[in-house]
Amino acid sequence: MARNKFDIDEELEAPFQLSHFKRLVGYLKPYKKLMIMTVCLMLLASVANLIGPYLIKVAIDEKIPNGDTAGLAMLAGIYLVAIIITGICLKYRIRIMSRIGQSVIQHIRKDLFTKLQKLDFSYYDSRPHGKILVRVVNYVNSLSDLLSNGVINLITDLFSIFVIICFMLMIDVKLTLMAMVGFPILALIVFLIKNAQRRAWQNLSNKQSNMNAYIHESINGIKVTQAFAREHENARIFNEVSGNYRTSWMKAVRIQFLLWPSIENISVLSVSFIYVVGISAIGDGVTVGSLVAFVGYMWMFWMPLANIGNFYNAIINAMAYLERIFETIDEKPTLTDAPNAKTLPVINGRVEFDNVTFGYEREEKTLDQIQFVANPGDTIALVGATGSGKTTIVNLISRFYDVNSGQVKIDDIDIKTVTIPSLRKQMGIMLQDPFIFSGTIMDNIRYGRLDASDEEVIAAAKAVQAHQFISRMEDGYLTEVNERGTRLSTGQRQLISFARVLLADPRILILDEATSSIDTETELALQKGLETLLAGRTSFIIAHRLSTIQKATNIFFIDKGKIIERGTHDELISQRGHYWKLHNSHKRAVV
Ligand SMILES: Nc1ncnc2c1ncn2[C@@H]1O[C@H](COP(=O)(O)OP(=O)(O)OP(=O)(O)O)[C@@H](O)[C@H]1O
Repeated sequence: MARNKFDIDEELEAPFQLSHFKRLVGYLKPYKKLMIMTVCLMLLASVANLIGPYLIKVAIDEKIPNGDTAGLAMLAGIYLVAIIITGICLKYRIRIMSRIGQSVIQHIRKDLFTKLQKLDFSYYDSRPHGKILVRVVNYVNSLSDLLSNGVINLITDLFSIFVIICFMLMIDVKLTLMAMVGFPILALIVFLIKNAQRRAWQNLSNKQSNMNAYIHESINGIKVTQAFAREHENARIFNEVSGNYRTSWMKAVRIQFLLWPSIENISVLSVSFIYVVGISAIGDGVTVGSLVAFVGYMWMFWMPLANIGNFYNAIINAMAYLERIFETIDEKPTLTDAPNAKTLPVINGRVEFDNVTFGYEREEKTLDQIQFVANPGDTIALVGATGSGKTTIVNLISRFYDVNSGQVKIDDIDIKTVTIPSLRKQMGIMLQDPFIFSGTIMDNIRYGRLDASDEEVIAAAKAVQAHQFISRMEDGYLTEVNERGTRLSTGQRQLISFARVLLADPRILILDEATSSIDTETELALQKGLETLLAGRTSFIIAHRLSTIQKATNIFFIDKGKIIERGTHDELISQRGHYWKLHNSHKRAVV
């Protein structure tokens, strides 16, 4: 599994993928009618806007020489109406397109978030979470402009160019052909900078992602940073990471701004050229009015072309982000239901590991030929040195990872043959640092079973001895806690998660006990709460408390991914082996 961190750029796909753009346009499909309406508005606006120079030509060549003031006033009136129409059309276009753009962004975000909820642990293990966050927030945001304006502008700009050329042809065919000399030069410039531009934007998206990953990591680790007074060092690293972002931004923008001056210069040169040619041809079929109108159209001709150039920039920019967004949406979870997976029926809770071998990296053996059976209602305590493989065993029971070889069976059914939700719904999993979500304590307990009534929530809290401390809080069960439950003690967070699991009423319970020392009162409450929780369930406890271990049906002593001792507390004590040593050291620590 390739791992990424904040100072490592993610790999990029090499070629420019038109399919990504088509897929983005696919998101616009539900808004086809609104888009057509906007295009019509824009077409109307561009015709109204383009009529101006033609009216000037008529005024200079016909109305002014003839002293036709009524005619001039009429032309001015038409011009005014054209300007008003343009204004109204633009107003509605902005409104409609912003709505469409934001709806599409919401849709893409939903797709991303839905996928992220399904991806398995190995996906999250292999990259910094900040790099995932940046895709959902920043990358999707950066599509906003392209979606709200880009596509519609492209259509209307192409239309404007077409209408402008028609007007120019109506005025003078020869001048029109001459006016186009700058066009191939522009096409050549666009072609030459295309690749450099794409690479620059991809590089920028990487640096943005790295910066986000570092910020995310730093906020998560802020307590450790401050405890070790590492603020200066972190600021130095951040400076470096954000400096890289700035450098790549400057490079991307430098390349992007090659296009604008090129368009400006080519347009100025073309207009000068037409002035020279046009003035020498006055009287020879070219009138002053038609030359003024023609040059007016020439300025207008380069404007939509510059817009198309900008649109092209925006697409190249968005491509770098689309690559990442679609890559995430298309990410295949490594853990999926088998094609013919069945729903796991209501279980009794027999758990069997049949010769299970597993490694986080395929070639490693984190667990080596693990073999055991836990009968319904058994409490299995897992003990052993840190890193020996205890958490890994319990992760396999819930199928957070797939075994390399062997089978994990529940009630004699291989868990690979059943659907993942039907398996996990029958398990209660409590981590060492139980996660508390932002919201009330009531919400947090109800996370175990969303349809539980308030009374059921309170009953669960009472059963695990959590009621006392909750009722002492300012708003009782309605007290708001923040994300991660930072205003609660470790013991209180454990009690809340006991209640959460009890409410879910799983047949199999997986529990990573907290090691932190807690006061005797909370310890007693936890002990009682735990007893209520364990009653009648098959439980796997990564145990640190002597009291929990002693009451277990079976204790597995894990060492380097193998079960090297197993038995009840008394049996293992009498063996005078590893467990006996561990028990003695625990006792000494407690005394
Ligand atoms: N997500 C992971 N990716 C790669 N290796 C991992 C991952 N999680 C754990 N490991 C490795 O697998 C081995 C077993 O880890 P495990 O978490 O099961 O140990 P443990 O016995 O539960 O330790 P502790 O008591 O410290 O929690 C360790 O060497 C650890 O470094």
